[in-house]
Amino acid sequence: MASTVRLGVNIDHVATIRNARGGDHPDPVRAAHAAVAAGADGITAHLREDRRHIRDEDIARLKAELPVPLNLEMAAEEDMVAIALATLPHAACLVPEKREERTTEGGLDIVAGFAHLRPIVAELSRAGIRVSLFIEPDEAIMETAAALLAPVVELHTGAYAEAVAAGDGARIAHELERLRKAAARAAHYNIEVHAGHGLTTANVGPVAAIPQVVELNIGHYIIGEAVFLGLEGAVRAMRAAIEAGRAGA
Ligand SMILES: CC(=O)[C@@H](O)[C@H](O)COP(=O)(O)O
Ligand SMILES: NCC(=O)COP(=O)(O)O
Repeated sequence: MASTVRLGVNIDHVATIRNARGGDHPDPVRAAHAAVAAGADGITAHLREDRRHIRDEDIARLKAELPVPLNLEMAAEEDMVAIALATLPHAACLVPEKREERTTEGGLDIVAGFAHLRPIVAELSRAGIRVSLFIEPDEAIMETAAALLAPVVELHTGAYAEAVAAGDGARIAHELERLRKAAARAAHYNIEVHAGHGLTTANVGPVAAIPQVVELNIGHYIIGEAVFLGLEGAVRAMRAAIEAGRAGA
């Protein structure tokens, strides 16, 4: 039987809806509890520097209340590192951030950013936080990830998701091959492999089938589907799609 893949549910966009009106409804922490009740293995939240969705108090409450691991996505900047060290989430995923972007457009440039990232990875790791690098699925940079002593990489699946949305078979095949090769190279360096961004029940199968991938972090689609299925139904539907993909269905 194929091993299972953990599902981390990203609840950022519950906060996006809350923030559209101010106030405290819908509460992303309540959403996190509902996701866990439906089978989420972990909760992911991205504390953006502009606080456009998740806010500091959400992170504090998630850490205090969650019965599952919290994966804090954050820019590799001093003030974010201070928050991570004060919060001590299970994991911290270092992501690139551009203030003007609509969403995280690409992976962290760990080659150009090596000297900046090295002490941050070390400091978070010393505090017992499992550090993950959100990077492009590029096998050539896994040696750098290993040199940074990062225990985990999360492969950015955005280009793959866009290829699927465009219905471009050649691009889909190319992006899947990049993901497969990057995952295999990461495993060669004993780096745990996660993946995420832009995943849906329709496109998650081939990513879940990559044997080295042990965790998927999925948010926007699940929160959107919750409008139609309820959050618990949306999480269950995603779990079923992941399991079918892993089983080779
Ligand atoms: C890093 C990443 O992929 C997630 O943070 C996700 O994209 C949700 O946050 P945004 O939609 O704000 O990028
Ligand atoms: N790291 C990816 C993530 O947390 C969720 O991305 P998305 O599903 O909201 O695109």
